[in-house]
Amino acid sequence: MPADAAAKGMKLERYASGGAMLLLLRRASGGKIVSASSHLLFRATVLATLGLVFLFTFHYPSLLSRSFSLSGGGGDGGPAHASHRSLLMSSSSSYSASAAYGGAAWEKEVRKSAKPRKDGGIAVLVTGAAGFVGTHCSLALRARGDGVLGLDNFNSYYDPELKRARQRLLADRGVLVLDADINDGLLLEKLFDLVPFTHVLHLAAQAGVRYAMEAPQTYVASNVAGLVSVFEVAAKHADPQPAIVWASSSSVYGLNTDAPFSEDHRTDRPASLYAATKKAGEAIAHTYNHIYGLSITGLRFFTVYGPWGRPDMAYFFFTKSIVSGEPITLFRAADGADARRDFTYIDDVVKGCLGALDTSGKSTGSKSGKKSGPAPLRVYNLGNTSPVPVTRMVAILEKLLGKKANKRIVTMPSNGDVPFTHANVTHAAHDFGYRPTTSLDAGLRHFVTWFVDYYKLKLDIPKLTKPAGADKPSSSSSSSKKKKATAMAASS
Ligand SMILES: O=C(O)[C@H]1O[C@H](OP(=O)(O)OP(=O)(O)OC[C@H]2O[C@@H](n3ccc(=O)[nH]c3=O)[C@H](O)[C@@H]2O)[C@H](O)[C@@H](O)[C@H]1O
Repeated sequence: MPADAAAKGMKLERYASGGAMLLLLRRASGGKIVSASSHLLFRATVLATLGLVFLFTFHYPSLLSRSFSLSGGGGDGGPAHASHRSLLMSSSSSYSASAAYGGAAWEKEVRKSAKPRKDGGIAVLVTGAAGFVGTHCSLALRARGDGVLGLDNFNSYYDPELKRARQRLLADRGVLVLDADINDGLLLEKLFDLVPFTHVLHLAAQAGVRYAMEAPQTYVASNVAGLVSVFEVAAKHADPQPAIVWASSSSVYGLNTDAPFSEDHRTDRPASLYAATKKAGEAIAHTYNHIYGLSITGLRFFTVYGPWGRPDMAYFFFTKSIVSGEPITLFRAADGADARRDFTYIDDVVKGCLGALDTSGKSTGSKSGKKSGPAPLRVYNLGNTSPVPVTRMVAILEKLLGKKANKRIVTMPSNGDVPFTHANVTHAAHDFGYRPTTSLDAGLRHFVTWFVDYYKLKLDIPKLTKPAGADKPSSSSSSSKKKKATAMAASS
């Protein structure tokens, strides 16, 4: 038997839930049983054991896999300094992690979650589905009738319990999120064997600009190796190949000073390792598009915030600190100006993600390695187009929380941060009608309302009198033409 056929055979056996059973039976029959009664006892024990294994495998696949996800730690204030080694290990221990999956019941759950509920719906594999943007996008896709299957490794970069709460929210809406790492190529292959995903929304990544100085290898493991793992399976195993939309970052603009940042500006001077891994991702995307005909769209997100957000981001941990009376540190650029960010509300970003999926175009390659022609390769800014000083963001939080922040102002440390970001979204507006509509005031009010509810605080937040989206005229290009109805409010 050729080596690859043998390997395939092994793979299949690993996923066949009955494989372990047969092995045990073979071993059992080889044993030397002396008396009839001990023979009977032995058989009964084997059968009982098999029964338990069978039940456990079919009913608790996620429990089995959990032992491979990162555990503990966290706190919810920011990076839990998760061992980067454990993240890297999850890539090398893919055999074990994949082996935890399988069985008819598990496969049925996977197919059910990924099945579109409407004619013409798409089937999307969402990586990082228990993350902030992943959760909102999965909810929005499901709400409009698309099929969604989620993956997340539930690492402890920030409070894993928040990720579990998001997973429960998704489960309530019929979206299954598997405990799995994107570096587990065998599991990805298995999923593509089960479901002909039309799209991959690849959001799993190691986020955070400043944390890259503390745990550089986690960025390489998730943002480079993990990205390659997803592209490999999509290019060489999936049949048909899906279209891929993935999360790049505004940080690729690095030391660029031309503003607003346009996709045509240079991105060869990243200021942090985080930015460098995202820039590397864009180069890798070019390669997979060029060689294998994968349709790939990179989205450069600009400081996305909102309900169910990331506790490692400033708006989130500033809110916690203001509530608890802890001091906050504000960075000021070397020239004395306040740091400014193009804070972008989650519902606007979700609309951009869905718009990108809907206009992604088809991949042109096949498993055989041949492509029938060029496939789309795109990159878009998804920002708000109006940078706001971080001091203003804090003032809004103070007003909403009815409490003054204990501020300490320092010169921005040399840790990968950049003094300002500002998106030009003309291309996204033109190609899929992207039009951010949520002001920072309104978006932070949504966030604080959620925060108070989630952490069960006794604070009275002023209610919104008008729906989000009606409070800020879009400042995006007037040349934007709305295409199909991609607008979808994420439930939060
Ligand atoms: O758009 C992106 O590509 C990135 O956006 C986000 O990075 P940033 O824009 O840096 O957000 P965030 O940390 O919330 O700091 C916000 C502001 O607060 C200032 N800041 C921060 C911390 C602090 O203690 N003090 C302070 O003034 C700080 O100087 C900054 O001006 C994502 O985290 C990142 O994953 C990536 O997606």
